[in-house]
Amino acid sequence: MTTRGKFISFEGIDGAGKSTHIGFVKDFLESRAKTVVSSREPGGTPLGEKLRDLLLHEKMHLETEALLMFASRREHMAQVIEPALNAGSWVLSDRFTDASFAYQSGGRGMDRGKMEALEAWVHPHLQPDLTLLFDVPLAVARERLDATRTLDKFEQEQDEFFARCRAEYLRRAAQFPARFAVIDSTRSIDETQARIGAVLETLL
Ligand SMILES: Nc1ncnc2c1ncn2[C@@H]1O[C@H](COP(=O)(O)OP(=O)(O)OP(=O)(O)O)[C@@H](O)[C@H]1O
Ligand SMILES: Cc1cn([C@H]2C[C@H](O)[C@@H](COP(=O)(O)O)O2)c(=O)[nH]c1=O
Repeated sequence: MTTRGKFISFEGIDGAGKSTHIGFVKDFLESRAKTVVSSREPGGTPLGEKLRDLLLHEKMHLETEALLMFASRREHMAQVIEPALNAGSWVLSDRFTDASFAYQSGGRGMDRGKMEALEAWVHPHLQPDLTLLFDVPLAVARERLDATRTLDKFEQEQDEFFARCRAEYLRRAAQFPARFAVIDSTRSIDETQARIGAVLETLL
């Protein structure tokens, strides 16, 4: 019988540095003979990538935004996450439902009870085995973003928005301490990856 794989999500405010470390985690796990599937939300499937384009560039009601995030997630679970886990692969997802809590509930102010209802409806049984939360002060994230690229709809939000997102991420981490590892992402890339490696060892 195939042993089910493990599911790791990567979270943090825009510019925190999470995408930088996904390749490191993939290499780390492959060096331990794991099969790894890397994906992202919103997106990760052909339909999800179309939704991502809308979500990152069109203004919409905050509940429409939350529902489309979960629509993308439902498709991602059906097409990518569940089949990969069942086949014994490890799944690395650049964001999952904690991002909806952080951005739509924390950042935009959507009722948290409605968000919890969506989570319970769309994935009553699935949660990441590990969530790596890359935590940085807003100024550091902003500086990293400004140095790199054209900003999308979320990245153009004000500092107060990201302060609320960050606070909601930290609240979720405190609520689910067994699942979350909060990584100080102000450290150098090498130092950060040493810390990630130590966390991954506990999951192997
Ligand atoms: N620890 C670090 N020290 C210095 N620079 C870093 C560090 N981590 C990431 N960076 C740089 O910060 C920039 C943003 O990183 P990255 O794209 O990984 O952030 P992100 O959290 O995935 O952002 P987004 O969510 O918007 O995609 C990149 O140029 C990356 O090289
Ligand atoms: C899953 C998810 C994502 N978001 C936001 C967060 C980011 O600003 C973008 C995705 O961009 P990234 O560069 O790939 O991180 O989408 C959100 O608001 N709600 C969610 O559930």
